[in-house]
Amino acid sequence: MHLILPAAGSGQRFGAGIPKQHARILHQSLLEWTLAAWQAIPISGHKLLAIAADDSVSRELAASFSDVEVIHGGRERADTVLAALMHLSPRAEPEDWVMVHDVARPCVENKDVEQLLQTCQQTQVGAILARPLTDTIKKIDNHGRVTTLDRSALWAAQTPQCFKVGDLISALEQAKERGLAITDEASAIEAMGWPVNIVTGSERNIKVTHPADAALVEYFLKLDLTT
Ligand SMILES: Nc1ccn([C@@H]2O[C@H](COP(=O)(O)OP(=O)(O)OP(=O)(O)O)[C@@H](O)[C@H]2O)c(=O)n1
Ligand SMILES: C[C@](O)(CO)[C@H](O)COP(=O)(O)O
Repeated sequence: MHLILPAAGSGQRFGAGIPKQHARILHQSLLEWTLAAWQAIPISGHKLLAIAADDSVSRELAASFSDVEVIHGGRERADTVLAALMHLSPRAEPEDWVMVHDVARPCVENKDVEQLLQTCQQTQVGAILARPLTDTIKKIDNHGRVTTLDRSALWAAQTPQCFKVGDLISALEQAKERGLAITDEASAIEAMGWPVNIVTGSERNIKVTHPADAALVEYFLKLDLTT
């Protein structure tokens, strides 16, 4: 199993004036937390960190993780993941599993990664971590009319997302050709008409998107340090 860590975003919604992967959480950056979390998770294949071309801070930081290969990401997240896959493919088999995990999710847990990989290997179908929605979900139509959706079938996608290298390359290339808006790997796979399995992820595996998320992540990470 290979690992791709996309870290080439600019963190517009976080709005700190610096790429959010450099945001400080307790004593280290968000990127350091996520790299450290994956040091504790066994990966049999290659580990790729995709950073922005001008991000010398991430490049220097990754140098202390000897098993992590640094490459350049793209404009959108999907471009970043495809660039990483292109870098990986000469050294991987199309049937190999690859996990893609947002650097913005530092609280990833080994037990969830194991469960995800096991599901993929047993079913030979790609899978993602996700959480069932807990709020009542409203939809606003073009006329401003509000209706309530049946949330029992709705899930919030997390990462890691795990697919076969060959399938993910084909799906992301097709999505690009068709101009589809792809915000996660599973949506590219779904657009091909291929199945995706869902494994329930931890409520701690949140993505740092807005400043309040960083406070919550800090709380979870502190809990881990004290237990
Ligand atoms: N061109 C991009 C865009 C995003 N990402 C990465 O994808 C993950 C999830 O994306 P998101 O939270 O949307 O990050 P940003 O794009 O940085 O945030 P924003 O959309 O608020 O600008 C992050 O680890 C981010 O660095 C990436 O590698 N390449
Ligand atoms: C991949 C992802 O983290 C799943 O929730 C997400 O899609 C990243 O992009 P977004 O723009 O924050 O939805």
